[in-house]
Amino acid sequence: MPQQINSFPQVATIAGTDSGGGAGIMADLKTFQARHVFATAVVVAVTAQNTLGVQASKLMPQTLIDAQFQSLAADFQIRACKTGMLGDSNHVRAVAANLKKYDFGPIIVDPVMIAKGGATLLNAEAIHTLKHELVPLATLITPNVPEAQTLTGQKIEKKADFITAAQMLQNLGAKNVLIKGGHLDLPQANDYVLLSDHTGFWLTAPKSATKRTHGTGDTISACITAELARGADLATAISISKKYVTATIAHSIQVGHGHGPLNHWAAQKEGLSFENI
Ligand SMILES: Nc1ncnc2c1ncn2[C@@H]1O[C@H](COP(=O)(O)OP(=O)(O)OP(=O)(O)O)[C@@H](O)[C@H]1O
Ligand SMILES: Cc1ncc(CO)c(N)n1
Repeated sequence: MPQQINSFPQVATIAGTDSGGGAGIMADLKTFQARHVFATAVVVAVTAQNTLGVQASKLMPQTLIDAQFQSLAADFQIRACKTGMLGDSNHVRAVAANLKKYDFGPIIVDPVMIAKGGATLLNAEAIHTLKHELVPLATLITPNVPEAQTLTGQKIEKKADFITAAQMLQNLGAKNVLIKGGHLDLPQANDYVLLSDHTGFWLTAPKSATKRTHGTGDTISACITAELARGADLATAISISKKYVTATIAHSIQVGHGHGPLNHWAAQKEGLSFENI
């Protein structure tokens, strides 16, 4: 197939849907759209969900997951991809096998385990599979504090703990690491990045006093995926994405009765729009 047919940046999210539109595949697609990349999706799970919680969920048959990967590989040139909710061990394994089979560019693994409302999105035995079969494929892994603690066994309270946990995640095979600190009760939203060359840096933003933070993790990892597909280097992609997610939280929209969704249009307010496209 001639290269120019597939020249526009194309990305894929491999994750679960959120009927409430705030997290999972829905947050990813809104982020991809806002960052001007062409969005595709492999639906691993469907959730009945809103800002109050997850009411029901079902994992897709594995044959359908394989078929979705095959459909994408047959027609698109995916330049970067991300994973989100994967549900159980068999589904983690199926996704890892497909990511080995097809070249979808850099792989961002968001090791989604628990929704903000407390629902389990990855069962306990799947954590072992994720650690040993998916993490080694990750160009970048983006756990929040509880996920990083579960994967490493390292308690994360102070800055030095982030650095230790990030090194442990690299020892598990992830090339680069972003540990998101949104869950810590601090005046700043501090995240730590450890790159493959062993240099590290902090991302810092003021913490918004809001419970409208449904889908923050999905949004930052989707934005990184988009920026990589657009040609940014990883450190730049991560820094842009931190600014983007901070803006989506700060410029909140009044939707739902619980942990409200983000404002995925917010980049326009922060001068991060794309007039030239
Ligand atoms: N109230 C807030 N104000 C500003 N930034 C925040 C806030 N909450 C989270 N963040 C930032 O949002 C990004 C996502 O972090 P968080 O720790 O919330 O991820 P997560 O738990 O995976 O999110 P989710 O499970 O809702 O998708 C990080 O950059 C974090 O610092
Ligand atoms: C489907 C789905 N994926 C990820 C999350 C975490 O934000 C969620 N709440 N729901």
